[in-house]
Amino acid sequence: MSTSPVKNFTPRKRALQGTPLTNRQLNQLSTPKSIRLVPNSVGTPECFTKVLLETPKVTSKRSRDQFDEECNLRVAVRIRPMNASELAIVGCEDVVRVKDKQIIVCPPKCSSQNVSMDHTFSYDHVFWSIDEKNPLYAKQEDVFMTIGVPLLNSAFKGFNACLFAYGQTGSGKTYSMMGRNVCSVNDIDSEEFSGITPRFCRELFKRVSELDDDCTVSVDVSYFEIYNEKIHDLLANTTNQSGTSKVPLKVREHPILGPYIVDLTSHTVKTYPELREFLISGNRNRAVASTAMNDFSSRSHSIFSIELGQSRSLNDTDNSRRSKVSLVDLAGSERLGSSTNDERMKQGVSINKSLLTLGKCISALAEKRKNHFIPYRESVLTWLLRESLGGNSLTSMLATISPSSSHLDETLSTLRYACQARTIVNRATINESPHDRLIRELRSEVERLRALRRNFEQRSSYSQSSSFNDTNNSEIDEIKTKLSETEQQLLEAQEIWEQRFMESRQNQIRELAEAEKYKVELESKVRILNSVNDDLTLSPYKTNFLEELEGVLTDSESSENFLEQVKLWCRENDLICTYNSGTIKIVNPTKKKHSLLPLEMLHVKEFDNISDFLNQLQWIDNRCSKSLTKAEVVASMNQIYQLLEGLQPSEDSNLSLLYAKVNKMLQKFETSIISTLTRPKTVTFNLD
Ligand SMILES: Nc1ncnc2c1ncn2[C@@H]1O[C@H](COP(=O)(O)OP(=O)(O)OP(=O)(O)O)[C@@H](O)[C@H]1O
Repeated sequence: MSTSPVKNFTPRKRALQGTPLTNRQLNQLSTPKSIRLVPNSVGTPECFTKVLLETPKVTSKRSRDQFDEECNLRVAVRIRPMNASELAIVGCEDVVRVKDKQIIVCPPKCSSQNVSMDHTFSYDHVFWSIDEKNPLYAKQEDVFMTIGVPLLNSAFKGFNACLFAYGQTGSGKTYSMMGRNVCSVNDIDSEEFSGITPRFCRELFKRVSELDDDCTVSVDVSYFEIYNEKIHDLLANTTNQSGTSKVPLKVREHPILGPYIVDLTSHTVKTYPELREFLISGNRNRAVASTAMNDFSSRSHSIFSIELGQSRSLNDTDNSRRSKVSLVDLAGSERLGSSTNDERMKQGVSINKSLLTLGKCISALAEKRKNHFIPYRESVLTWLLRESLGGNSLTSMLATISPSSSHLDETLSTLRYACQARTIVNRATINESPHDRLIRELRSEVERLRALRRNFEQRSSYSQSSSFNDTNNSEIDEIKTKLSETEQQLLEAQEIWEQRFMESRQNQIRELAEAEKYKVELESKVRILNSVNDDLTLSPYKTNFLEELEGVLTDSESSENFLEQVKLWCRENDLICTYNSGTIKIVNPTKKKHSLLPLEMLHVKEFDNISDFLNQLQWIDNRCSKSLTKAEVVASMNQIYQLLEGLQPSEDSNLSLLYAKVNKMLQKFETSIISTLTRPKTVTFNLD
């Protein structure tokens, strides 16, 4: 927003004797040094006591080299329109003024507060979104262009980036980050309502489509929430009874990569519509409970992460980059006093705990004392946001406020928080492989030495022998030697790089061939499975689920006769019989027992008939058993198959990573087939 909407505000009568604010007055009012209390005041509310923190000094951005940036957290504030319930409060008024990048909070006319001073705060950007008919109104698009696009630019350069929305409950965080009605495809893509996150993702894919053909890009997304200090994967396919994924995940610390969430699903997406599906399904899963101020309040902190990988062809090592973008919608702060039940009270405490720790971290970072302890680990939120706060990330904060006098305390507290955050300095580094960096550095050293040599040679040709003495000659010799050494190092580094590139290419080709084989195998197995009518029994302890499945499906011909008799006997006795790898297994589901019969050890003739023989069987207790229908197995297998379907051979240089992920997903999928089935039907997994 280039100009200020200040002229549209109601003039303040009490503080300025009925005259509208002029520029001079506004300037004079900024950063007050003292607070004038109304006589006979009974204590000053906390939110008014630390106004001196307003507009702290911000160090300017420094670039140590082209690949390293030191910069402050960029902070923007957005003011939403008054809502119906605020307008319905008698005496409620708009107390927020905007002047360029400044926000002035004025005490209300009929104030019960004990302060009569304006409070001025400066930020990197201020978005005035109170009256959409006013030309100065900041639209969703304006907010995205101002704070979303720079983060996208950083991500494409290879920097980690983070944007988090902070503010009182109902102040417009979700509206700004995701948009209105976050579960509707129409709204999420609408020009008017779409928030920063969907716009960011649309623009990301637009830019990807405009990249050169030799640039390979990968986009992986994950989405999780922190609810009552527990992490839930919003995109996991494991569901509880209410249909939402509620399995809490753990955070671990990687020695190099820092904190990470164990088993958080990550999804590779190739198009925006694919990504949008994940976004919407994650939004649906987000815990929502209404607060006193907001009927659709998000009670959790949500973090949507995008990992962008870019790499180019063989000879271009300067452009292999990986960046992580975190778009964070924090839960709103809610005063505990207004909570109406225990569960909500508990939520409030843990939300406030995370926000409190976030505040502590911001304060500690703002102090910038060397070796000063930053309590990142006191909450899950700050632990996970560690890199975004004072670490390797270009970070922005969007503070959202209500203009209403009824939320004056919360608004001042948010603004103060945001001001403090502005002083945090992050040091962001382009994420590239050490080898890429070495080659880049050697190249620039070679360039430098060549320029130096050229310079010397030019000087020597002008000045001839008289002034260009022996010292100069020895200097140029030294440069030449250094140059040839560096050129040699560069050559070697490039050779190693090329060799690795070829190796990884070959690995990819091999993996592709394996994936193809796997795909064909799966195809045939699904076909077999579809044509088999018998019951199946599988052991979850077998490492290769598919091999075992095949074993079960292809009963040995030689033992057919005997096997048929056993099966018949089992059917008559309500037992389940399966044959696998030379062993017949008979399960008694009612008594939860089973018996194993190695085929080669059978001496049926010693008994009069097979029933006598079978009645002598040793029965062992099943520790536990879970079953599923054949249809369920087929559906599951089809899902695995579909996963692999997307893996057609391509020139994608990130393919090995992709395969690793798909394999992991397959393993998890196999495990989940075994562990999450509850309805006992015809296929039994015996957990003995
Ligand atoms: N800039 C805006 N313009 C129009 N309406 C807005 C704006 N910001 C917020 N709103 C409306 O205000 C209400 C509350 O907004 P939102 O849900 O985004 O708040 P929140 O800060 O995310 O709350 P919580 O922390 O409780 O989840 C919604 O009905 C939303 O549509």
